[in-house]
Amino acid sequence: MDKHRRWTYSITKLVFWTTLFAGTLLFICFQNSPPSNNAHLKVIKRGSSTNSRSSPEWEKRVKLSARSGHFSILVTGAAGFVGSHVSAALKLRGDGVVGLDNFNSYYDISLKRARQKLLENNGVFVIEGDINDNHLLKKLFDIVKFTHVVHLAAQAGVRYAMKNPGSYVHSNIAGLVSLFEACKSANPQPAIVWASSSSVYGLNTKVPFSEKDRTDQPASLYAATKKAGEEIAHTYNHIYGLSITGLRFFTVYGPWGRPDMAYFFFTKDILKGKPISLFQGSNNRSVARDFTYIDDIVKGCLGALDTAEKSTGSGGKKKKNAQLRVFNLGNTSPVPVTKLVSILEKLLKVKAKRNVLPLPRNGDVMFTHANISYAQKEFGYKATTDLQMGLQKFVNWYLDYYSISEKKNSW
Ligand SMILES: O=C(O)[C@H]1O[C@H](OP(=O)(O)OP(=O)(O)OC[C@H]2O[C@@H](n3ccc(=O)[nH]c3=O)[C@H](O)[C@@H]2O)[C@H](O)[C@@H](O)[C@H]1O
Repeated sequence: MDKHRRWTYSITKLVFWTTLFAGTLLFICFQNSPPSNNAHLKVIKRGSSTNSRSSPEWEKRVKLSARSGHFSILVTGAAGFVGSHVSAALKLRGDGVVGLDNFNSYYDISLKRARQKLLENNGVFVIEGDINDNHLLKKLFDIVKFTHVVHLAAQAGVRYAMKNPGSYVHSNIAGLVSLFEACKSANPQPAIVWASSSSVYGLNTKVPFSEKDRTDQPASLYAATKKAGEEIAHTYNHIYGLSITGLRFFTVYGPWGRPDMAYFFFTKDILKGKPISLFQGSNNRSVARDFTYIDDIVKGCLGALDTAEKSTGSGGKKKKNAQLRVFNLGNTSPVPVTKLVSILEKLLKVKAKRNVLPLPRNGDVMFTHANISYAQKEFGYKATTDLQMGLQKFVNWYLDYYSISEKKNSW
């Protein structure tokens, strides 16, 4: 080989090996990142030294946030409505709490950031991350021996499921499995309390809804994924000895709530003088919900957590049978949506522009009504806030939050 050909050969070899090396690196990176099938939902990533998961400061923050004399709890969906309230209540009573939230764009991210800020002011570190990121979950369980996981991260909303079905599969099924996988491998295994939904009762007509009733006729994909979650919970309990408690929440409302829910956007539209759509069934039948105030839901979550038994497995193997429970958490007093609007009109001192429409076939059910006797028996659960009082508290918060630029740091 002459000098020139030898040189060309060496360059070609160098390019080949560099390309192969870079390709391998890229492949590894993609393998380690969470799946991106969350179509339409943006997950905003922010980088900061305390948020960089490899930094010693990050680990220190996680450990500090989890430190407690009692329980150490991982709360998923901590920047969400129920998650932020539950995290605050646990921290307030002295538990160690680490939050996890992917801050997706399903609704106003600034509201999630505001909840995060409040939690962080109260000593709860909320990590930005996805429940599908199994490397992150493993890392968290390596750093902290969590006694409990309160799993509230989910794709919520009944009607949105027709627009973005993939996001329900991503969060409520794949995400749940990813979380259970991390919990079953953790040492010790934590006890898990997670959010199912009243929507699993679907098209049932017998009221009030009892945990013993059938749940095999969901009316929305959202409901179907929550029902699937309950079956998946059974499997992980059966095979790995995970202690799992599912909570069927009934239309939760209150301060710091979800802007996609009717009571929230009705308030916004009534104040703006915009018409609101009121759904009604055939023969002018009113649609009704067992609206449940957030503080009552928080009490139920804490009651379930305090009565949860330990998981029984270790090293991914079950030692003996573990606890598996499902509870309704509702108000036990359904209210027609028309009545909810009348209460809002009085509180806001503005007449709503009502536009009555037939109940669309998009996943909505006519009514919900919880039988809560099981939760009452097991941990003394009883809702104490009626819709009038709860909406008053919500409206106070709403007016304060959206009209005063200097936001108050209180729950
Ligand atoms: O318990 C649950 O498991 C679920 O509760 C909640 O679902 P829903 O009870 O359907 O609440 P929400 O959308 O506020 O509609 C309330 C009422 O207003 C009616 N409604 C709604 C919209 C509208 O424009 N007009 C109207 O009349 C509508 O027909 C309905 O009767 C959570 O969103 C869901 O994530 C899940 O947690």
